[in-house]
Amino acid sequence: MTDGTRPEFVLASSSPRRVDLLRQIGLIPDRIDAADLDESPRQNETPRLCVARLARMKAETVAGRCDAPALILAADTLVAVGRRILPKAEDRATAERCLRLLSGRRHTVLTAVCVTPSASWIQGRHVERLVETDVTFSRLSDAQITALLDQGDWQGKAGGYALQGAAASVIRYVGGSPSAVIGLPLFETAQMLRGQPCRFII
Ligand SMILES: Cc1cn([C@H]2C[C@H](O)[C@@H](COP(=O)(O)OP(=O)(O)OP(=O)(O)O)O2)c(=O)[nH]c1=O
Repeated sequence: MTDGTRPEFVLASSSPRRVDLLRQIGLIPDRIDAADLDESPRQNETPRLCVARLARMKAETVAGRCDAPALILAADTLVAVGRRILPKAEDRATAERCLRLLSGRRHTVLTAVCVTPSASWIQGRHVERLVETDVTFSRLSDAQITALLDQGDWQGKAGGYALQGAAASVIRYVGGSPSAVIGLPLFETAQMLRGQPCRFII
């Protein structure tokens, strides 16, 4: 326990956005331990099943290596057009393919959150939530696509864009949770933490 009463709060993520988002609601993890898994979708896996599985696997992987009483928080964000899951853009060509597909279209951003206790904190509750947000891009010209790619903030982002970055100038509509698009739905995450038997958040 960190202060004699509360278990450690561990963020199972390598994403600096998730740290910033938690800080926004006054939560600073006691420890960060990224799960670092293969995040490829399974054959015929739907976006909902995939994103929920990945968030759960990240949380459970980190919980499995926690000896102390702890609560582990993990999330996964996917961009989907219908049943098609777009990749996380690690190179410019992938980001460009994503942007051409998203141009002028509505798509869904799915973020799954999983909170799970370590084995030595038996009172803790395992909770999962899935948050879906609709996002619509305006129709992108070749020059706009080049400008977005030159900006570089697509790197490591699901679907090859960052709502919190350059893409904000071409996103006409966000229906749902903007924080979920950036990696962690803050309202739902706070609710999940309030449901624990000890206080992590007001
Ligand atoms: C669509 C979109 C995604 N993203 C980010 C959120 C996630 O960090 C990332 C999707 O990849 P994730 O696999 O969800 O997260 P990650 O690899 O960054 O970190 P970890 O798995 O260690 O927790 O895309 C944005 O920051 N802005 C956006 O507009």
